[in-house]
Amino acid sequence: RYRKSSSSRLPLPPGPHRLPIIGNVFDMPKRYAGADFNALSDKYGDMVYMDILGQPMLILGSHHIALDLLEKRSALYSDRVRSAMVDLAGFDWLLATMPYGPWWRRHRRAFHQFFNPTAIVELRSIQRTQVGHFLNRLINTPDDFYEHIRHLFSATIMRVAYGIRISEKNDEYMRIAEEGVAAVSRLLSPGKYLVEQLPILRFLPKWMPGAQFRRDAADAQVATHKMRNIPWSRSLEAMHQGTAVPSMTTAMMERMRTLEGSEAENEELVARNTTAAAYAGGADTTLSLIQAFFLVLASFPEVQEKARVELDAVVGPHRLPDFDDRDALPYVCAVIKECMRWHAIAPLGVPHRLIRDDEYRGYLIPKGTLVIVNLWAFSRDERQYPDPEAFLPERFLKDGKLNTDITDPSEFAFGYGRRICPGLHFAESSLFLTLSSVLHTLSVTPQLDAAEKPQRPKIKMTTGVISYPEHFKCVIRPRASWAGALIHANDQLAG
Ligand code: HEM
Repeated sequence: RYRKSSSSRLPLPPGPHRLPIIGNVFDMPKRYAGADFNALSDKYGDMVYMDILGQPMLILGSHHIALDLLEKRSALYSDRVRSAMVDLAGFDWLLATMPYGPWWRRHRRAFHQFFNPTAIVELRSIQRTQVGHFLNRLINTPDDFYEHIRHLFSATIMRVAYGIRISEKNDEYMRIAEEGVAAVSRLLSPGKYLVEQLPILRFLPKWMPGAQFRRDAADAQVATHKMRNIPWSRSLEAMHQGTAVPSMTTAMMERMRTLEGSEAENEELVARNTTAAAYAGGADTTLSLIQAFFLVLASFPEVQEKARVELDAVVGPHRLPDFDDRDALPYVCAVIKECMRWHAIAPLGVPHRLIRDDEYRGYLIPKGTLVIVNLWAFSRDERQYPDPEAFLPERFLKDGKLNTDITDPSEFAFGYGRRICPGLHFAESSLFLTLSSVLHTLSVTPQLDAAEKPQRPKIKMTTGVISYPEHFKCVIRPRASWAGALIHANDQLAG
């Protein structure tokens, strides 16, 4: 139970008994699910220490401790795990898995220039146009709402990052980006590949039985190579032809005009990685929340009724909600906060890695420890959120205003410290515009069965790094004739 640290002999944090060599392999939850990791916290406390084949791991069950370690000591806790699959697939370009250091910092800085709170104001007109198209698609072909949700983020980010306008159906750029994102998520599925635990396996040749991971890594490398390079090259071509519309690519290429040699090459690499990171980081996260929002609407009808009263008074029937309406729409904002809490998009965050031995509350946390933050558990903390499985926007309201005494789920849903999600301001503004516009104009109800009885959708979430609602159906239509007319008129105006 003890390990010698440089300055003292301190115990390791509590956790299940470790067996020789394999450590806690048998104690590790089988599924990457918040509830399963939380069972360990219930047994051992808010810090659970485990050792998986020599890899130290700490599971944090409290937002407070996550702040103490990942935020207040962020200089120590901002590295990422070294992954055999990430190396094999050549994912050194992926911001989310990049080791902590100057190269990573350079990417964060580049990213921040476009997605900081001031810079994102420039992106509002793109967001408005895309939300307008989204509403129109929803009322034209409501049964395809899954596809429309996917299309919304793809279209927005392709336009922001590359100035590319994607087509309504079967768009090539969208397909390439989707395949890239899917390859990344497949490859980073926790526990999927034995090679992560036994790195020696990486030396197996590709053709040997059991070397499926090598073939998967090679396929992922091809898919992500296309994702990073095809839209980027298309955007550069448009610049050469003088037909490019302003985007992250054009702005970054302009800025590096005066650079030469390796400096220019490195800067171009940073720019190419940053545009791809925006797609890879934002696509499935935003999509997961919007899917959950439709599930909420089909499951809890009173939410739409209450939101409409507020929207009718503040926005009215002649326009869609806009960014500046936010402060006047506390109930709508509370619905969005409750959505972020009720559905943990990244239930276990993205693990941080500790770069040297640390001491906390009388325990030693050894260098190299992977710190897993149980965001799902934070969102179910009954002291903050009584009756946590219920969907209650009112928990964020007091006297008709937002109640700042309740922890805003955005304080943990986007992670912590220097690794905090750099897309959070953009994500929040996109979600506000999308969700408020849907609430203002559409009615989302459960499907009816043969006897015309409403069939409430099943509420079940998938497990994994990103969690989604399991497939469900709902009925989507304009909430009144003025709403349908408004959607059509707005979409035609946007072109
Ligand atoms: C509701 C939507 C979103 C949620 C819940 C979310 C959540 C997260 C979380 C939990 C992390 C890990 C933070 C940590 O390590 O502590 C992360 C990282 C990241 N996110 Fe997001 N995210 C969202 C949207 C976006 C968007 C829209 C973008 C891009 C525009 C984006 C880009 C990234 C990137 C690049 C990283 C890696 C940062 C790094 O490792 O340094 N995310 N996000």
